[in-house]
Amino acid sequence: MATKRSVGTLGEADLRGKKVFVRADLNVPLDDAQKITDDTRIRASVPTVKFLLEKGAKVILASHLGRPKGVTPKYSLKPLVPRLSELLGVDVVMANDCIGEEVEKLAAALPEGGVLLLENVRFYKEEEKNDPEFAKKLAAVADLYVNDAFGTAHRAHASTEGVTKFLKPAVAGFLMQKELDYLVGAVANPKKPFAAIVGGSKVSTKIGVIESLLAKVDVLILGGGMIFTFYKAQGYAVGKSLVEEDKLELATSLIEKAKAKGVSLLLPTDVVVADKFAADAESRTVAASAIPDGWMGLDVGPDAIKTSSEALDTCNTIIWNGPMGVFEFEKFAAGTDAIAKKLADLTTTKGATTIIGGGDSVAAVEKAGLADKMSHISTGGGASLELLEGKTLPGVLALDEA
Ligand SMILES: Nc1ncnc2c1ncn2[C@@H]1O[C@H](COP(=O)(O)OP(=O)(O)OP(=O)(O)O)[C@@H](O)[C@H]1O
Ligand SMILES: O=C(O)[C@H](O)COP(=O)(O)O
Repeated sequence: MATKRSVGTLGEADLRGKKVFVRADLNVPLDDAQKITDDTRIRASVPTVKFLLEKGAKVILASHLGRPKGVTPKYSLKPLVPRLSELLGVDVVMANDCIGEEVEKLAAALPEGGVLLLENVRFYKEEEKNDPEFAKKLAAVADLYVNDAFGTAHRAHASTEGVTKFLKPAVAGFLMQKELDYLVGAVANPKKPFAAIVGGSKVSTKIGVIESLLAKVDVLILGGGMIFTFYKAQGYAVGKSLVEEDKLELATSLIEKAKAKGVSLLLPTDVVVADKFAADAESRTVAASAIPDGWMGLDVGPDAIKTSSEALDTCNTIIWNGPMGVFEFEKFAAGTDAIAKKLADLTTTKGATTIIGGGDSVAAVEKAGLADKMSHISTGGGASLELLEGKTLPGVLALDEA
C-alpha cells in the first residue's frame, strides 16, 4: 500500500517575500443562505497557511468548490472569506477570478504575511481538463507551489497536477503530509494487531479497499449494506436487503482469501431488520441466518457489536471506512455509534492508532461528537479510498521528491 516515495515538504527555506501558490481543498458544504455548515476543511488548511505567513511569505490561496459548469455564483468562494480571515488572523483579500490581470495586480500588491484568495478554479473548464495553458497562467503569479489539497489529490487537474510543471519547488503542505503519514505510513507499518472495519452501502465500491487491506490486517470486520451480498453468497435468505447479485462469487472469493491469509473475518451474526427503508420503520433484531421475508437489514445487531468490540480490544491500529448501518436514521445508528465510541475509547485509554478514512464514517464520528478523540480523521472521501486501495494519487505524484 503506497503512494510512491516521500514527498518534499515545507522546510526551513527562506520564504520571506516569496509568493506561494497554495492549493487547498476548501470544498465545504454551504446552505441555501451561503452559510458554511461544516468548516472542517477550512480549519484543516490553516496550519500550512499560518506557517507561511509567519515566515513572511505572500500566500495565494486556490481551491475548487462544488462541481460548477462555468461561472456559477452559488459556487463562489466569497462566503469563505470571513471565516478564513478569522482563523488566520489577517484580512484575506478576495479576487474575482483565479487568473488574469486583476489577479496579477492583487498578487503584486500583497504585503508579506498577506493572503489573496482566488475565485473557484473550476469556473474554468480548463481546470478539470488539466489544460497546460491554464496551469501556466495559474503558476504565473507565484514563486513556488504548495499542495495541501489532500481531498482533491486523486484528481489530475490543472491546479493539483498541471501547475507543478511550471512552478518549482512543488511541495506538500502539512495537511497533505499528515494524511499521507496516516493513510499510507501507519497502514504500511501498523502497530499490530491491525484491524480494518469496512462498511458502507455496496461491496462493489469497496472491493479494492477490502482486497488491499486483506494483505495487511489481522482482523477484518464487515458491516453496512454490503454484508447481505456475503450472506446470500453463503446461502442465507436476505429478504429485501441490499444485494449485488453480480458480486456473489466475489464475496465468496473474499471469504476464501481471508481464510488463506489467516485474517479473522468477522461478518455480523445478527442484524436489525426493518419493514421499510424509513426513519420510522418497524424494526427487530434477528439472527443473520433468519432474516424474514419482506424485511431488510439496516444495521448490525447487539451480538455483532459485542463480538467486534472484543476483537477490537486486542488491536493497536484500527482503520475504519464506511458506516455499519443506515446511521442517518436514529433507529439504525447503534452499530455505527458503537464503533465510533469503541475507537474513541481505545485511542484515549490504550493509545491505539485510529484512522477514519473519510466520507460517511467521518460524518458519523462527527455526529457522535467524537472527532477529536481519534488519531486521524481524513479530510478526503474519494482520495482516502483510493489511497487505501493502494492507488497512487496524481496530486501527490506530481510533487517533488523529498
Ligand atoms: N444495511 C444497509 N442498507 C442500505 N444502506 C446502508 C446500509 N448500511 C449502510 N448503508 C448506507 O451506506 C451509506 C454509505 O455508503 P458509502 O459506501 O458511501 O460509505 P462511505 O465509504 O463512508 O462513503 P464515501 O464513499 O463517501 O467515503 C450511508 O448513507 C448508509 O446509510
Ligand atoms: O469533496 C471531495 O471529495 C473533493 O473536494 C473532490 O471533489 P470532487 O469529487 O468534486 O472532485
